[in-house]
Amino acid sequence: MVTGVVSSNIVCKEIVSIAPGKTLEELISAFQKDVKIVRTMPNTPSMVCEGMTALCSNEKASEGELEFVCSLLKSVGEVEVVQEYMMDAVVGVSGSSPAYVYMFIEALADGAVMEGMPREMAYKFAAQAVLGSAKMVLETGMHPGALKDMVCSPGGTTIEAVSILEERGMRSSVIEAIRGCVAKARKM
Ligand SMILES: NC(=O)C1=CN([C@@H]2O[C@H](COP(=O)(O)OP(=O)(O)OC[C@H]3O[C@@H](n4cnc5c(N)ncnc54)[C@H](O)[C@@H]3O)[C@@H](O)[C@H]2O)C=CC1
Ligand SMILES: O=C(O)[C@@H]1CCC=N1
Repeated sequence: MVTGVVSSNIVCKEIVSIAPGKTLEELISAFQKDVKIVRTMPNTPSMVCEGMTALCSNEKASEGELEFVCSLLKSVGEVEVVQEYMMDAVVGVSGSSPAYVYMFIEALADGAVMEGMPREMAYKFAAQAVLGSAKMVLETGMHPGALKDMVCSPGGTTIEAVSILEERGMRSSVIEAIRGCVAKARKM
């Protein structure tokens, strides 16, 4: 419906889509016009200029036009041009993932609140730990597993927590959640 309304009103330059799961081919046929399409998948951290956006385009869009869209998106975060087949995985790993990360931050804070920390303080400690950990991955280039190992002192507190998270299937829950997310995008 939206594409129909847009299609009948545009003198076409480029169309930038943020729709998950909608392929370039589907978008072209929905517009029923010879359109230049840039398919993107942004995320909400763009609101604080820490976004992660992937994009791909049809061959109608020139390199200069793709570059223009990239430059717009770069004003609110990181941008990668990817092959179209990767766009569904992008929904799982960065488009939707802020929601899972907020759940993790909420859970970290709940744990601290249970141990007596005031809630606002707990959100700050949890969010800064997540921010700092993400920065370590991006800035050191080290494997996340090696960074995890650096925190786990022998016989210490961290390995105790890691062991419980492994027992409760934290990593496999996240992997399965992403697979569900991607499967949903493909059905849209
Ligand atoms: N929220 C997110 O983090 C991301 C969202 N997207 C995509 O962006 C799109 C919007 O998502 P949200 O902002 O989260 O949803 P939303 O529900 O907050 O906003 C959708 C807006 O579209 C309007 N709308 C619905 N049907 C319409 C129609 N027929 N004609 C004109 N306007 C109409 C609604 O009134 C609403 O204002 C979705 O396709 C979503 O998959 C993509 C990447 C990230
Ligand atoms: O939930 C959704 O469908 C959208 C796509 C990526 C993030 N939010």
